[in-house]
Amino acid sequence: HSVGIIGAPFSKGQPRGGVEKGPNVIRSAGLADKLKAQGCSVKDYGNLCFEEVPGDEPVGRVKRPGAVGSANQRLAHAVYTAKTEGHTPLMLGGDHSLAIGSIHGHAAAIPGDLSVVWVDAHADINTPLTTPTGNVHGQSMSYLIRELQSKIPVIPQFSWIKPCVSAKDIVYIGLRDVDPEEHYILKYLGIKVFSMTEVDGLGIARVMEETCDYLFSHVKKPIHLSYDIDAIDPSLTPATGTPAVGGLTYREGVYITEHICQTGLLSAVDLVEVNPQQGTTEAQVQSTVDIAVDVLLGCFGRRRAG
Ligand SMILES: N[C@](CCCC[B-](O)(O)O)(CCN1CCC(O)CC1)C(=O)O
Ligand SMILES: [Mn+2]
Ligand SMILES: [Mn+2]
Repeated sequence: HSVGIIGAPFSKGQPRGGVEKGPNVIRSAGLADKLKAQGCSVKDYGNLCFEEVPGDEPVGRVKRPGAVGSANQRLAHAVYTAKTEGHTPLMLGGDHSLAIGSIHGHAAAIPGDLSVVWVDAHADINTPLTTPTGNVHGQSMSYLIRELQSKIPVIPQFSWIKPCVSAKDIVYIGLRDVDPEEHYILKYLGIKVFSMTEVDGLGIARVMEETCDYLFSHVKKPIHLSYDIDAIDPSLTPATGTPAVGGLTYREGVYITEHICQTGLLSAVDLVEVNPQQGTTEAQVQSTVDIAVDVLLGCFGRRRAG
């Protein structure tokens, strides 16, 4: 595995400060050294510098459209570059609005379509018209899905975004805090969802087997894994902005990435929503960061069997 680390210290997709510190706290837990120790080559592209956007008034309900639009345009280019230089892009967030740029840049760098595995307590599929908060980190997927574009009003700062994912190529794992409008959208688009109910009912091994059968039932496509740390139970990863009880265990969280790694189709990874300022103790921050690192090591070949 050749990994291209891209730090995206960005927080304007949501209101809580601190998530912009995610890239550096994950790095300081030894991510690069641990990847090298398991046989990966690593190129760290450093942290992107995101410009301040003065004014930046909401467009309708959508908050900070200027900051979110320009950060993601810059990120898209960085992910495109890392991918075309032969690395598997590993984007460290920052909030989940960054999936817009990460998926966009990834899609632009590969021929044909990609599939998306979205591991999260939340669906992040509100449109600008359904969002209850206006925070773009809860809307990211709505700007990317081809079949949803007739429902997306014009946001000038997002005009560069070309929808690049088909609803049939998406699988959600870990959902347990889905807004009513998001639930309607998921049903309307027929998107495959393994909520925590399915994780409990089927067990994670069966969930991953069915995820792969579903995604590969037609053409095998490269996988974009967008992993929100709040998919894991907040008792284990409390340092995050929108915790929701009843999440994945450490073992389930790592099983997901071990399984995806062994498909050989993992093509880009996001690890987002680690917010060191949301932990009440240093131990809480450390637990969150250490689990984030182990999840990522699973993506790139670490096996618990040694
Ligand atoms: N669906 C939420 C949360 C998005 C979380 C983004 B993340 O990247 O962390 O997945 C709203 C959540 N909901 C709002 C009303 C409250 O009573 C309950 C939480 C939204 O703001 O759209
Ligand atoms: Mn998310
Ligand atoms: Mn989430």
